[in-house]
Amino acid sequence: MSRSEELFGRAKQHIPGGVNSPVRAFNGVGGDPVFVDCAAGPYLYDPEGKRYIDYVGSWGPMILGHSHHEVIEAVSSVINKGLSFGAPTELETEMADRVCELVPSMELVRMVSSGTEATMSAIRLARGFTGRDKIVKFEGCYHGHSDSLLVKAGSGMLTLGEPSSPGVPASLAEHTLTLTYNSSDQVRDAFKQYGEQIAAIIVEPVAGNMNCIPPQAGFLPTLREVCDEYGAVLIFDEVMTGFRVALGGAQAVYGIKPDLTTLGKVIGGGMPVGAFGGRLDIMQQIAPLGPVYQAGTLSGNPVAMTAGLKTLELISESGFYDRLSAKVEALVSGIMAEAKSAGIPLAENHVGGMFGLFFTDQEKVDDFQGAMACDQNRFKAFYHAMLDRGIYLAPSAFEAGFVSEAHTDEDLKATIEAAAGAFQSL
Ligand SMILES: Cc1ncc(COP(=O)(O)O)c(CN[C@@H](CN)CCC(=O)O)c1O
Repeated sequence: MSRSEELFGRAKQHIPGGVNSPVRAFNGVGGDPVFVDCAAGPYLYDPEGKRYIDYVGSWGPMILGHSHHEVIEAVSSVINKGLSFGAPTELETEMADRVCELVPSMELVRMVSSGTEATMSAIRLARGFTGRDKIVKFEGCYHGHSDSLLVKAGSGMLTLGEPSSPGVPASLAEHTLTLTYNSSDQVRDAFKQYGEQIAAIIVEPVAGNMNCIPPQAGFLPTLREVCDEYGAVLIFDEVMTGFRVALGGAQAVYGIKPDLTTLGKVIGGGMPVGAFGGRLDIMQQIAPLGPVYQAGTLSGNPVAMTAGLKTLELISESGFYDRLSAKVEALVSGIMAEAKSAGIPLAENHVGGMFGLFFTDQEKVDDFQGAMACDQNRFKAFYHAMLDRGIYLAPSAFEAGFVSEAHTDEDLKATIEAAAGAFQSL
């Protein structure tokens, strides 16, 4: 029995499923999860010291690579000043100033401690600002686990939502409309039917929770148009894409200005940080300025702000995203070439520092249905063949992959070679 297997057995005694977040349990790929002892640069090390090249990066935050020395030094320099005060600090002002500078659509920003808190707060704010109850989301997009967002499409087209988890009241779920990502027609139809009742659209401007699926031309502009026409709030959930696909996020890549933006992951540099912000008139409704309540004991935590601020400083250096995108392009094109020579049907999508591989003979995958039609068994076999070769991918066919600044050309080459071997084993 490996040390990870032993640790997993122990973990299951007092932690549900042995993990503190479900995807980590490896149910999507089978087998036991790799426990991590430590990480540095692009590498994870398991308790027995086996090294893996990491393409999960803690699900996005570790864009600089693990244990970046300048981030560690910055955190070390403040940690002796105290861990948490529950009182305002200058660090929070510095973070707010920096975020509003990097994401100009955010005129005011509130710190929270997770992406879930960010999206939950943004939805409440949009409802409070408009006085409306309905929201629109898209199948395959994930916005954290708050009740209004754990809702799947109703049985018929444009019917109101049904809970996607026990514990979510049907009376709440029915206010959520779940549409097809990249279907501008469906969005227009929904607004024709419910427009005056819709408080907000929330969307991943590049979907990263049904693998990696970019917006098709016209989709994001349609969301902007209908929100303007019907007075709904357009929320870009950039928890994953923020500072991942570009310094200004997906809104900078696609040139669409949302009314609210949610952030997480990279903004904390590995520490628990989320944020929501946007238009002044909307954000002024947030307590204590306005009547929409929102709060958090550890919001703006000084140690987390320090890790986030140093991360934002380093990713702002010139050429950072050119280098990151070039690494992704080299990785994906190399893997695609090996799949082709092995006769394995494979498709890919990539935007900035994130990518997705699809075991399918479809030319391109651009919606949830396409992602669901992929060969999950082949993905699982590929996953374990890569893991055996020391490559750590996201343990689910429906997650995006992430490259960091720390991944070297040698790491990418080794990954491509591992993929060549894995394809032969399929
Ligand atoms: C677009 C988007 N919005 C919100 C969230 C929720 O963020 P958290 O509450 O997990 O910090 C996420 C969280 N992403 C998942 C991975 N796809 C986190 C991994 C996990 O659940 O353990 C997200 O991708």
